[in-house]
This record gives sequence, C-alpha cells and structure tokens, in this order.
Amino acid sequence: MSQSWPSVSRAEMVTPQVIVVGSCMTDLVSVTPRLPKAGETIHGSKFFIGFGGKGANQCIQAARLGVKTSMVCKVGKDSFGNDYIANFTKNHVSTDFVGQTAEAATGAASIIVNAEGQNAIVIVAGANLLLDSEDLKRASTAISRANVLVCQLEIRPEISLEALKMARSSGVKTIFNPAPAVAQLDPEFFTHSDIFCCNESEAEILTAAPVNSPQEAGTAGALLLEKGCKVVIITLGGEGCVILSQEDPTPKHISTNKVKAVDSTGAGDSFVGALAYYMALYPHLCMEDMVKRSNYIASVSVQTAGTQTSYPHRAELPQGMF
Ligand SMILES: Nc1ncnc2c1ncn2[C@@H]1O[C@H](COP(=O)(O)OP(=O)(O)OP(=O)(O)O)[C@@H](O)[C@H]1O
Repeated sequence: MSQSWPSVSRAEMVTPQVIVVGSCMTDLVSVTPRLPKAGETIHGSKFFIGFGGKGANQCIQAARLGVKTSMVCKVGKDSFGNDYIANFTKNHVSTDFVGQTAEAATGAASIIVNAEGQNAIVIVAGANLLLDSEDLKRASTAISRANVLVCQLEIRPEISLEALKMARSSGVKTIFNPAPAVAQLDPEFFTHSDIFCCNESEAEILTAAPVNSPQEAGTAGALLLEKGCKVVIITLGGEGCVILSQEDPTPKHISTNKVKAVDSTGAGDSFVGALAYYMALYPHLCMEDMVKRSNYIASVSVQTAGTQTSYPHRAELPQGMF
C-alpha cells in the first residue's frame, strides 16, 4: 500500500493532552432556500468548500480553546489531503499521526444548508476507512500519555473501539460520540466510553425510543445507562442537552442560551471538542459545569455560517469560561 508519514524527530513531538482518532472530510457546501425533495433539483444561492469530518472538527474546536491536540487520521494523497494537513498546522493541531494514502481520496461531505440553518449531508468516507491498527500502534505512546481520547464512527468502528480500549488500558479518559449512528453498535462501545455523547436522532437509533423532548431524552439516556454507559449526554440542539450517569441516574436538563441560529452544521462537534478541552484541562470541574460551558461554546458556533469557520477561539469567549 502506498502511503506516507511525516518525518518527525522525538524532540519535535509534543505530548498531546487531547488526542482524537477519527475522520477528516472536505465539506462541499451549498446554501439553499430549502432542502430539496427526492429527485428534485433546486437553485442554491452560494457554494463554498470547507474543512469538516467529525473527528477533525472536534479536534480543532478543542485546539482553539487552548489545549495541546493531536489527530490520528488518514487523508488522500491529493490536493484536499494536502490542504487538510495545512489546516491542522494552521490550527496548532499536531500532524505527527496524520497519514496520506494514494489508495483512496480524502473523505468528502456534500452538505446542503437551508435558510433555517437545517442541513442534509452525504458522506463518502474514502481514506478515512483505511485508518488501521498499524496507524494506532504508531500513535500508541501519545495515546497512553494523553488526558482525553475522543472517537466517533466516521472511521471503521473496530478502529474506534481499539483506540478506546488502548486509552482505557492506560487510564486515559474516553469520550465516544456514536455519530453517524448505527443501530447494531458493538456493545463494547457502551462499556469502554467514560462519556457517551450523542444527539437526539442517534439516541433514538441506539435505543429505539423516541427523543423529541428533554424528558424523552432522559428516558433514552436511562436505556443507554442500562447498556453499560457510565455518563450519558444527549444533545438537543437549541434545547441544550440532558446528562445522567451511573452515579446520578436522575436525568438533568442543562438548557443553553437562546441565540439566533444561522447554521447548526457541526454544533455537536463543537460541543464534543469543548467537552474534551474541559475534561483535559479542568478535571476538577463537575460534569454539569463542563457541559454548561460546552453548551455555551456550541451555541456560539451556530451563530456563524460554516463548520470549523464558526468555532470560537479562546480569545473570543468570556474569560469566565476559563
Ligand atoms: N439553536 C441553537 N441554539 C443554541 N445552542 C445550540 C443550537 N443548536 C445547537 N446548539 C448547541 O450545540 C449542541 C449540539 O447541538 P445538536 O444537538 O444539534 O448537535 P448535532 O445534531 O450533533 O449537530 P451536528 O450534527 O450539526 O453537528 C447543543 O447541545 C447546544 O449546546
């Protein structure tokens, strides 16, 4: 297999505090008055290319808040892959474990956003699906020394699970974001995540219970606790989120500030990235406090168009957040 790795000396490698094993996607975004129906062609008002992929989004949000981060991922040996590596560098994310392959194209996501900020997305994972156990082995020392490891489901699920197990065996805190959701999730994901963080539709798919309100999120969250999760967070868009845990199984609705949403694409990733930041650098905070602050940061992200372009930097946030 043709692939290459950046050559870095030991001295150049800085131990990351947050390490994300996950996806990189080039976002091809069309802005339209409404989402098209099946078989329909409509005119959009704007097109732009952006950086996305749940893993990279989460990593970049964490980095912008000021924590040392590293991404374990694979991109294509193509212009989108080269641009993505430059994007990580620009955002101070370590690329020590970003591989490039000629066997597949950099992952791509075609995104349609309507006037209300709702979206519809098609993903072609490409190089993301070639991230393998060897890549994890290469990053194993960094993983074992990190404070927090974050995984999602835009790479092969068995690789995410292997990363969670590697982190857990070294006492590293794990956040698992089961997105995009699959109904038949390997049950080990529930037991190997310190924090299991999903949105409403993912919670519905995983529990087969409806999630249309904070109360229903609490009910679905209880089903996720039964499956072995330690702490469950279900995000609810403008309603904030619901948290519950084995220690405190009474669901708590943590509402967020009311804002005018312009584009909610990637809000969930902003939330997860912020949570990773707080877990890595503010472990003394209680989960409720971390979640309140993560809600706030994600609510800032929905007020600007784009995915990573909407993620706030530390300097743009109230100092009380830190
Ligand atoms: N309209 C909004 N107003 C305020 N905060 C919001 C809004 N939408 C999202 N958020 C914040 O972002 C978090 C995640 O949102 P949401 O539940 O929509 O994630 P998601 O569905 O995974 O998003 P995406 O798939 O677009 O990344 C919420 O918990 C909340 O903190």
